[in-house]
Formats: sequence, C-alpha cells, structure tokens
Amino acid sequence: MSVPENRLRIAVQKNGRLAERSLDLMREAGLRVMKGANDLLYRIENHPIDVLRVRDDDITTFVADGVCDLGVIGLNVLEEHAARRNGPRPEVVMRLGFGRCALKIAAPAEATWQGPEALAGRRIATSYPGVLQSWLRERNIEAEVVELHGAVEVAPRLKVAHAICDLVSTGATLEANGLKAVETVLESEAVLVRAPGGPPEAHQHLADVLTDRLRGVVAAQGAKYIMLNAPRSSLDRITRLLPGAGAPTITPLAGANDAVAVHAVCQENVFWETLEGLKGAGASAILVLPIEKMMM
Ligand SMILES: Nc1ncnc2c1ncn2[C@@H]1O[C@H](COP(=O)(O)OP(=O)(O)OP(=O)(O)O)[C@@H](O)[C@H]1O
Ligand SMILES: O=P(O)(O)OC[C@H]1O[C@H](OP(=O)(O)OP(=O)(O)O)[C@H](O)[C@@H]1O
Ligand SMILES: [Mg+2]
Repeated sequence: MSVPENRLRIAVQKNGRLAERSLDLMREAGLRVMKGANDLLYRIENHPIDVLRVRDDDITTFVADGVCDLGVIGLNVLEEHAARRNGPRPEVVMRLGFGRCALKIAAPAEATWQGPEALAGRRIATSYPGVLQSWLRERNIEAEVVELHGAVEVAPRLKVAHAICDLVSTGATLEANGLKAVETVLESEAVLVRAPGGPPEAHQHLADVLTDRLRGVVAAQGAKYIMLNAPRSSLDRITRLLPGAGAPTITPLAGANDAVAVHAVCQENVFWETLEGLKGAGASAILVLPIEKMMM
C-alpha cells in the first residue's frame, strides 16, 4: 500500500462498532469519502486527506508513530496501548460522544461482593491486562491476570477465572452469563486522537480546520434550537428551565408590549417534560428544532 506523504492521514476502524460512525463523522465534517478499489485506504475527494481503515488495536500504533496524523479510537483501546507500551502516546483531542461503554470487573451474580480486596490471590480474565494491572496496582491488590481475546464472559463458568474485566454497555452479555458488574475500571467512549506533539507543519492547518469542524459536529449532536413566546414577567423562570442554554436572545413581538420571543441553543436534550414545564411557566408557541451545523 503506498501512502502519499503530502496528504493528511486519519485512521479509523475498518469493521466493528466504531467503523460506520467514524466515517459518518468525517462526512458530517464535510469530507467526501470515496470508496475506491483499495479497501484499506479511502480517499477524500475534496481535501488532501486519506482515511486508513485498520483494526482498532493498530490505530494507536499508527498515530503514536506519526504514520497517521489523526485517529478515531475507543478510550479503552488507547489506555490499554499506553499501559503496555512505553514511549510517546497519542493525544486525546476530543471525546466524540459515541461508542460509550465501561470496562468493568464482573463476578458471578450469586456471590456476595466483598469489595476489590476480595480479588487478592484470585484469577481475573480480561482482554485489557494493561489497564487492569494498573488498576490493581493502584489498590495494592495482587491478583493473577489471565489474558483472553474473546468470550471473556464464559471464563468463570469454565473455571478459567474467578472474575472478569470486560466492556459493558447494556449489561445483557453479563446477565446472559450469570455475572454482575461490581467495579468500574474505566468509562470509555470514542475519542479523536492526534500524533504526539501534533501533526507535522505541512498538515497542521488542515488538521486544525478538520478538528474545528469535528468539534462543531459533536457539539451539534443532541443540541437543539428552541423558540417560544413568553410574557416578560415570566422570563427569569423560563430562562432557568432551558436545559444547557447560554444567554437566550430576547426579541420584542410586534404589537404586543408585554410579550417577547425567546430563542436559545440548548446543549442538552429537550424532553417533553421540559416543554410542559415551559408551558406551565407561561410560554406558548414552543418550537424545538434540530441543529445541523455549529461552529464554536
Ligand atoms: N457493547 C458495546 N457498546 C458500546 N461500545 C462498545 C461496546 N463494545 C465495545 N465498544 C467500543 O467499540 C470499540 C470497538 O469494538 P469492536 O467490538 O468493534 O472491537 P474489536 O472486535 O476489537 O474490533 P477490531 O476488529 O477492529 O479489532 C471498543 O474498543 C469499545 O471502545
Ligand atoms: O453490555 P453489552 O451491551 O452486552 O455489551 C458488552 C459486550 O459487547 C462487546 O462485545 P461485542 O458484542 O462487540 O463482541 P466481541 O466480544 O466479539 O467484540 C464486549 O466485549 C461485551 O462482550
Ligand atoms: Mg480490536
């Protein structure tokens, strides 16, 4: 595979839980992704950028070594890489708001959990030996860590280990295997990483532009634009009810002295309960609109 030196390189997962969302993110940031004959390398049509599609475990290595300028990776994979390898590590640029999960210790559901100290002298199966070892070290617990690369949840049933340390999202896999989560080792989500010390000079400007756009894409996710009419006397109450909003814009309404229009960007979810509360405070004609793009 030949990778031209003058193009910015972004590493994303080829297949798996982060793959599609990572490409969507690039598209939302205005990159036109061209799926060519080369499955490992997608070109960006409208910018000098290449997207490298690899196993998620390899993304950290490519970004740490500066082979790629940017990467999208689970924080769990990044931390594991850092725990195992000395030397410069990729820098986290921003959290991306998807791929949320947590690395947890889980034990048989029927056993009473006596706290982390109960793990001393026990065997723990995990695909994250580096992160787990540091967690145990911080607590002065000596346990035997058994590295497995899949089906970690069956280890206790097979008597391979007493407990496990694995990713949990809904908890369905733990439940199906008769296990319960007892400790959280790491909260994770997908993050944008960059090469240690930042990209080389030639890629700096493009990397900054893209990073700014991605910041806007992430900020717009879940953000809503809210518009309503309100009596002036209720403004304080109504402003307090707007979730995660900065200072709202207040405009007079034509022909009405005591009523104003309120416009605000809400950074948090706007639930039906919020609208009911606003209505109860005197608001009317409440509109909630999605935000497509945002530049901070
Ligand atoms: N159940 C889950 N819910 C949400 N996010 C998850 C879940 N499981 C894993 N993730 C996140 O998605 C990332 C990728 O998960 P995936 O299962 O696709 O990895 P993988 O099998 O190691 O893939 P690869 O083939 O690239 O090595 C994980 O590292 C984690 O950050
Ligand atoms: O709490 P839950 O929602 O059940 O999710 C947890 C499961 O998801 C991940 O595995 P995945 O399904 O990606 O399969 P894998 O083990 O083959 O990677 C993780 O390794 C857990 O096994
Ligand atoms: Mg992997």
